Amino acid sequence: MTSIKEDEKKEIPEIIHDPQTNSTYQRLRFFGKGGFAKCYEIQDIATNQIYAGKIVSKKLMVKSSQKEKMSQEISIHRSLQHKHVVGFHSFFEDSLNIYIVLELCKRRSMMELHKRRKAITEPETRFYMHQILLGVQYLHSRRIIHRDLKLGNLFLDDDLHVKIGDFGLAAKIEYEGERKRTLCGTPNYIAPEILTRDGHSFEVDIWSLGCIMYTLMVGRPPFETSTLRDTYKRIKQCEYREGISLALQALSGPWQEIGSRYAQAVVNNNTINQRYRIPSSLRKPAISMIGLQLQAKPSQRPSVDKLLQHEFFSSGIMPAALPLSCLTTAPRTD
Ligand SMILES: COc1cc(C(=O)NC2CCN(C)CC2)ccc1Nc1cc2c(cn1)c(C)nn2-c1cc(Cl)cc(-c2ccccc2C(N)=O)c1
Repeated sequence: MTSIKEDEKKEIPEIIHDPQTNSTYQRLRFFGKGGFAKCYEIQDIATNQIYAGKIVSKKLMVKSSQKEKMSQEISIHRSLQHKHVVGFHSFFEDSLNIYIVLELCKRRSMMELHKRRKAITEPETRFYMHQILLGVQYLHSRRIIHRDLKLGNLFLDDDLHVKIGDFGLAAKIEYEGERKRTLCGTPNYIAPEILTRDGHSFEVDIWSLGCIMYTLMVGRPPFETSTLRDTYKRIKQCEYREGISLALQALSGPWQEIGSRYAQAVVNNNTINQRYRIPSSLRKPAISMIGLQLQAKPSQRPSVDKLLQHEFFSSGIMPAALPLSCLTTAPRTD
């Protein structure tokens, strides 16, 4: 059970009052923490409505840069409203903390789904990736880059609809062609251009989407190693963990036809790269879409609009809904 020290609990009151809306919340279950924030289940005692409350201790917000980051997160998130973005209810502060009241997603995040299921089926990947892409399409249309898209920030409601959350590393592109040079934080699925400090923009989210799709379909992240240093080295060399990279590189560029036969060979007989296990269930459209997203050169990665038109979405079943049993076991495909 993740518990926090008794004295810390005193700094986060059991009963929290928002003077602006005159709402009073009861603090319930502790969900988890990250950075300076802790997340609790909170309930509005007048309406009984349940929310996810992100609570940041002011004691920890000593540097102006930390306060700046917090207000940037709030300013960006409160400006958003979309079915695949976590709802922003309100925010307020008292002498001890800053409180952000957010939509509760009862089925937690896709990280828990991944931990329980490992590789999910292609139809399920289509179902989730389509929603995530619609959410990112909305963000990019409002010139917002999320910069930390990962399974733990993709929350699930009772219908297994995806809601993009945690705008703690998000940024607004202020003018056409702007390349961000700084990022205070460590994205999980970090793109190579952030590591090499070449300036970055919307393409970093496309890279993260490729890491997400790869992890969902293969059952583990594409660049995972035993140390962060080695993972970063692989990302910079854009060398995948699976032999799939050879297939992907063959698939893009002029050797499309030969590449696709080669890719199929790599996927089907696994003999070319004994060192790597490539699930033969991964078919060409999925390999192609992952490869397009995980290209080292940002300018070669397709936009979200392009990805939504990829043949991956028309090359097999797109479930209209998924049963909650998919959180624990693969759906029947007959
Ligand atoms: C019923 O709904 C939920 C149950 C549980 C649950 O049962 N967890 C159990 C895990 C095992 N332990 C022993 C007991 C608790 C987790 C998340 C839920 N739902 C939920 C969580 C949400 C949101 C919406 N809905 C939103 C929006 N943000 N968070 C959230 C969650 C977490 Cl763990 C951390 C952070 C978080 C904290 C600090 C910095 C950043 C972040 C951040 N990722 O935004 C945020």
